Amino acid sequence: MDTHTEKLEGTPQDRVIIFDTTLRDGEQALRASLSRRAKLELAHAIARLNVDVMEVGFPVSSPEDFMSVQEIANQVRGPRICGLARAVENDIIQCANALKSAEQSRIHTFIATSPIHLKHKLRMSLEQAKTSAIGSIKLARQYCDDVEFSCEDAARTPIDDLCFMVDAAIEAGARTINLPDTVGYTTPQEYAFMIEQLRNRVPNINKAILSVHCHNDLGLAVANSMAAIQAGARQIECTVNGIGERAGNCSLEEVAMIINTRKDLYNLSSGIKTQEIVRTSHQVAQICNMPVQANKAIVGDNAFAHSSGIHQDGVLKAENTYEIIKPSQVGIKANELNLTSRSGRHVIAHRLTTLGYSEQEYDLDQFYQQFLNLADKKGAVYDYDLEALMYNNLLEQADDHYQLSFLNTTTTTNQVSSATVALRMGDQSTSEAATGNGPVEATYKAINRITNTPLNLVQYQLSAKGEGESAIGQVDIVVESAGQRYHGAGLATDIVEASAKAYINVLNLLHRAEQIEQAKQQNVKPTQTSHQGVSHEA
Ligand SMILES: CC(=O)SCCNC(=O)CCNC(=O)[C@H](O)C(C)(C)COP(=O)(O)OP(=O)(O)OC[C@H]1O[C@@H](n2cnc3c(N)ncnc32)[C@H](O)[C@@H]1OP(=O)(O)O
Ligand SMILES: CC(C)C(=O)C(=O)O
Repeated sequence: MDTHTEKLEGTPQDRVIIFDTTLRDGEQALRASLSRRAKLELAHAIARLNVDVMEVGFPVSSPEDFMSVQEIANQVRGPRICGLARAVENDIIQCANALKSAEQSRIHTFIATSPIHLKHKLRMSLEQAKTSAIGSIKLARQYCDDVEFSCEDAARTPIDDLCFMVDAAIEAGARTINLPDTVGYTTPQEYAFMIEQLRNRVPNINKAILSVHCHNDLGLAVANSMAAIQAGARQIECTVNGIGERAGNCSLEEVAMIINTRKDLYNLSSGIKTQEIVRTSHQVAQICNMPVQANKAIVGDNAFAHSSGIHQDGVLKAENTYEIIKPSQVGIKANELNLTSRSGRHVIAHRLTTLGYSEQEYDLDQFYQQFLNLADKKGAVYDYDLEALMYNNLLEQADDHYQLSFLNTTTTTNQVSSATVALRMGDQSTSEAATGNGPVEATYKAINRITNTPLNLVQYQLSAKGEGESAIGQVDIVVESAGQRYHGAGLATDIVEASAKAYINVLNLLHRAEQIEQAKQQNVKPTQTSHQGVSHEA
């Protein structure tokens, strides 16, 4: 017996063996099979997770897969390397050959035992399947001490038939007996009962480790696996991100974190380095071209994101109010607090503090209303949106002479655009309409009519802050007046509004310059006004 088998056989009752089959069951379900290079890269990543056993291919299936298993066996150290083989002589010999250079190897052979599979697929009796299984296990044992045998479709096999097969397989030399729910049909209670029955009825059952391999057709793969573990199974076959045939396999990260998080309930452990989970998940998703749904447990983009005000307030006060796992446990730096119109004041104040604003710089209730208006318009609000709101607040201080109170533009293909603008100037409000070659020109003309101060626009630049549809528009303009250049900026979700704000920003700078000039002539100190973020070029 080699040391690893001793280790597995001597595994304390509270240790669950993690058997990863991402590169076999997971890979066989991909729309495009993986290259050797890709499999090797993933094998290294999965080894870093510290799985106990790694099933990396089906060597007889193609020359490339044979070489891939061979390469992984040759190069990847840590986990035991396993290959799959039908209960067919050549499959087992090919598998043994591919695994030759592994430091620790396992041959996994299988045959179906359910009436449906025996009758329709294999076209053999249970007795014939048993004979094949015994022959294959014995042959595999000639090459490798560590042989696993699976009763394919065990969950749909009558319990008497299963006991009959398992007893024979252990007698033939299988060290691990796997009882797959091949079609994801069983339920936790049924599956646990099956394990209990085998443990009670098969005389030599203690000579093997019982293993489970669940598919997710009814979304029960993880629940079934954990129920079987509670009933005494000690190996879970699983895949990273739960990839695998049809709806996938039991997800490795979920069982690892259940074992880790619910020690109080299961009193079990695994060797998984949980901090590697998210990194490995990303690699698998990318290399397998199989993205992970955002709300997937443990590894989905949303798994550590809090989006509603009550939850955000809770986690800001104490993370465990809404988090059962620390992000760092799975390799994520921090949780995320997404800002939407479902967010509340606490998270806004917290985010503004993080961005460097002190509470004295804004009125929270007022800022929150502005935030809600923006959030209702945009859906998602980002840090740069909060900064833009702050920035606009500074630009629109009460002592700004000109303030935009209304803007309406219409644009029709092949026709001039029109704009109606209302500006507040102190206590007065004036509106004007104008047409132009585009909505921005029409807006600027309307503003000129109100202020009677036509500006010489020398530069206009529009840029997007943020990405995609939720980006916010920033307009930067340079205007010349009396030989001086003024820079104005405006930010808004609507780019015409951003353009208007940039223009008004310059008008206010000019107005301010006039005030300063007058004050100088009268030798009076002007009131202080802050124009952060706006440069005034001479
Ligand atoms: C539940 C699972 O996930 S099992 C693993 C499934 N994975 C794969 O199938 C991926 C790799 N498979 C392959 O590359 C190919 O299917 C091969 C090389 C295994 C076989 O290819 P082929 O010889 O062309 O046969 P094909 O795949 O069409 O049919 C499967 C044959 O294997 C037989 N078979 C299926 N399972 C077993 C088994 N465990 N033991 C013995 N024979 C089996 C079937 O009855 C069928 O035999 P038949 O040709 O006498 O009817
Ligand atoms: C070969 C076995 C373990 C299998 O993949 C299944 O039954 O799903």
